[in-house]
Amino acid sequence: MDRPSFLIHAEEAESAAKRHGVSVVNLLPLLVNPAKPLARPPISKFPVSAVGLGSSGRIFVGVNVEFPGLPLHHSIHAEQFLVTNLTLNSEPNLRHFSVSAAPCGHCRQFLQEIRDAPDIKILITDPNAFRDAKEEDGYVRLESILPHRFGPNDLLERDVPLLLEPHDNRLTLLGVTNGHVDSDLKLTALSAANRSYAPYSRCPSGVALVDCEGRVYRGWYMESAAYNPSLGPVQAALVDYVANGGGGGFERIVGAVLVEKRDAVVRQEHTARMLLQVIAPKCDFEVFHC
Ligand SMILES: O=c1ccn([C@H]2C[C@H](O)[C@@H](CO)O2)c(=O)[nH]1
Ligand SMILES: [Zn+2]
Repeated sequence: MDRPSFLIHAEEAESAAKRHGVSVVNLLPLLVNPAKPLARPPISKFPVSAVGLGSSGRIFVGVNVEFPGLPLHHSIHAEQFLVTNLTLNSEPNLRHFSVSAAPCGHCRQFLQEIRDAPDIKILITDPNAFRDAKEEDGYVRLESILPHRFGPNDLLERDVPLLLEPHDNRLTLLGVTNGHVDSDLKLTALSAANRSYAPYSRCPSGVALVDCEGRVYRGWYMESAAYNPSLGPVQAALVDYVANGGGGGFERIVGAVLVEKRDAVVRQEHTARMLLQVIAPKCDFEVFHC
């Protein structure tokens, strides 16, 4: 099996499954090892890959990303990368994924933000994982590895859109636009902020990045009911960069814009500036409020 791309279209997924004589669900574990080289784990040297099937029939890849020079909690786990990849591509749901190692507690918690999370089915390719809990097809339900969940239902009304569900935060920029060259980047960051999932703090935010070739990437803040597993907007935009940036290093990022609410109780500005300063020292960073 060749190294997959971060997004495989439905027809391509169907034909690859046919070629291997398996269903698309059973193709996912076959892609896990070939996807591992896409990981960026310079600290642990422990690549993790997660391959998920969206309800549209598309396949998405997630890998772990580590940042030398920063505290470990800024790392992106493969499962979080996968969920970010789904949301960046407007994929409405995730029902199956396969992953190279057992998902940590933090990832099991983060996955709770997806509608009907307890029914998500997971296949761990590591032969030592969950030998007892496996169902016939090799998959286990998320509920079986995270019983008695704490999740969105504990804090939100039932009609609030969850992480992968469409919503618009209806934010507009404060102050006048000055027609500056970076206004495209600013508008990209604003539209990212409008897709941010921040139902707990109500402090959405979005980031747009530009690389030295002028290519633009974007991502938005995603919260967890348990707060700490939340993923910041810079990390989310870095997922877009890793997935679509052609494999270059983070030092190729030369510009970044953050859009967030003024006087927000949860602010990204200081963390975002610090993170970018370490991974992309030449990056010009601007903040705009909405
Ligand atoms: O659920 C998990 C557990 C660990 N890792 C990554 C994080 C870090 O980069 C490396 C070692 O913990 O493995 C994941 O991607 N997912
Ligand atoms: Zn994890």
